[in-house]
Amino acid sequence: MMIPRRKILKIGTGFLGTRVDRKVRTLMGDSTFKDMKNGEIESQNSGVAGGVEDMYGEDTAAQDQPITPWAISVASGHTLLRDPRHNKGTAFTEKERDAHYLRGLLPPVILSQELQEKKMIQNIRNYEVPLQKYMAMMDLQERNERLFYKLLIDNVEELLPIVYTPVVGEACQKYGSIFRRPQGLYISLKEKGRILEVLKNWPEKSIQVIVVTDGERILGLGDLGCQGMGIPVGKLALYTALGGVRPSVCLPITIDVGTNNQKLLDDEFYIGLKQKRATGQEYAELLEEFMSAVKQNYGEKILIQFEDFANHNAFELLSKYRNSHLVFNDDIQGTASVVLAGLIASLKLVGGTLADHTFLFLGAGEAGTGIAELIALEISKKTKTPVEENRKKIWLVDSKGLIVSSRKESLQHFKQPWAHEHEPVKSLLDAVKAIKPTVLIGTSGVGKTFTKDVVEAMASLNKKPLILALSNPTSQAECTAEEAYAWSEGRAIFASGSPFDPVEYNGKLYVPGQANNAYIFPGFGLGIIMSGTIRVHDDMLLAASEALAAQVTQENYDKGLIYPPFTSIRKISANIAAKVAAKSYELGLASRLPRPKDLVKYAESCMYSPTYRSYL
Ligand SMILES: O=C([O-])CC(=O)C(=O)O
Ligand SMILES: [Mg+2]
Repeated sequence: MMIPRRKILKIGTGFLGTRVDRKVRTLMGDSTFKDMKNGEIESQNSGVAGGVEDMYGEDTAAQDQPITPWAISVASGHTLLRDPRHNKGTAFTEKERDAHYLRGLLPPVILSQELQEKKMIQNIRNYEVPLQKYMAMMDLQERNERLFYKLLIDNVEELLPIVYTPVVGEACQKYGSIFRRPQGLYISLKEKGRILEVLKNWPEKSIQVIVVTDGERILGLGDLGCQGMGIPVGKLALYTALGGVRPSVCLPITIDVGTNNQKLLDDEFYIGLKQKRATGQEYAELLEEFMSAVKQNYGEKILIQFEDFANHNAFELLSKYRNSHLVFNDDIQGTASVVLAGLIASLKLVGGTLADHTFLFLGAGEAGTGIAELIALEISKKTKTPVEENRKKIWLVDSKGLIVSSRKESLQHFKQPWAHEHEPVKSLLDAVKAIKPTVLIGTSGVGKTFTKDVVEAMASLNKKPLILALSNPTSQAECTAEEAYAWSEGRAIFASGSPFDPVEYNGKLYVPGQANNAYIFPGFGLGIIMSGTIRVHDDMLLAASEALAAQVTQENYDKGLIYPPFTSIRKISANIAAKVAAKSYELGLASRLPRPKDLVKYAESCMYSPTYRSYL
């Protein structure tokens, strides 16, 4: 049966806790939904990655399957105003108010989306406490999703630090107190054996990206257990705002296996399981069930982004699932790709090739070893030399000092490739003096570790020392922008994981860059999704790095920047997506055929736009 295009509007059945036949639903007002019993007849739009959005002529390009005309339903009146995906608040027009039973439920005024946006940004600016801004943004996301994304996209440099690092870190620390509504799925040890069932409770059926954490290493803040949920929620908001992936296909998940954070275990408002972390077989079994349930429920092409797992699990999960699932570890691979992009771009400022540089890392975990490996790989590709050779230009310092061959026996496996011949060196300062790096990269998760002595030593060795303080949030940065510029007499090229304001030093303005994986994963994910890629390959990370580096303009270089500003992030993401997809086609890993000719245009055509649609 064909439903006239007028007067249709989809809402997810799960929000109402009811599952009814699509045909029936389409013909009813929403009040009827509530009377129907759970699970009466179930035939949802499984596998269709589009739903009704396509009916409005949007976002169709990335879809694989035809839309059944009756896979839609009617929401109206009060329920429509409570449905964030479709609510427009005071922007509903007179005709829409009549057509959807909204008369009297809204004040008489009709505001444009632009005016609503102006009001919201003023409201946000009126809050002085960053966490209050965060909560206002989360409330908006829960109330009016399109307005949330419009606001975020149009004010990205101002609002990114709120919905993302650094404020999201504080939000996770206080999640128990600020928790209002679940924004993603919680899968705990209590759900063991029932994970597939849990996935089916999520209202959207056509998921394309999952960001999942187990909360053990949230940013540089450590084990925040179940409260890590803020991270998948924030990352997926960026998938949409920065990468144009539709919100309806994004699913944040937190796996709760307990926490070793005693403060949380003692906190009466803690939202997670009150037990120590499960490890070993118990942990592996839960993750295994999760990975297979996800594939069973969403199919082969569901992208799973691991986020903020502790080192041991991060490496293990990636190597265990990289050949059987479409997985990506943002902290290992996304961070590596963004840093490599900055290094490639920096060559314009410092000259030479990557192979001419010597790299020293403080921190030999996911980010440190991930970046190191990608640098070695890039040099190998460029110079056609073995990766093992190029690793020798890269040195890592961990909590016990420089990683050297005499320590090999006692090193975790991911550190072993970096154990080069050298006598033991205990401190970072001594390592700088001994190794004489041109590039110093902080991935330690420990703040204030690039001391004055260390930065001065870098500045005495190099005309333009490259200093990257990558640990998040701001409190964990290895040094501040101001310190890097002041201690190097304004010669450092500096970027950090969390944002720093521009700094005036000796009458000159210095603008620090933000080397954060947010530049990469949204566009990377879009490229994967739009090409129907089935596995992530390291060459795609290299392609993403080169695409990002190519977006740095002369104007940016003139300011000493090695990253383009976030204001042009949607264009940047489309370019990254195109290069990642192109590589995937080249490698035979893309299943969406035929290959679109112009991949940048295609990426742009796939991107979600938060402008309101007409419901008439
Ligand atoms: O979330 C961020 O800002 C970057 C990141 O992945 C991390 O620090 O773990
Ligand atoms: Mg992370």
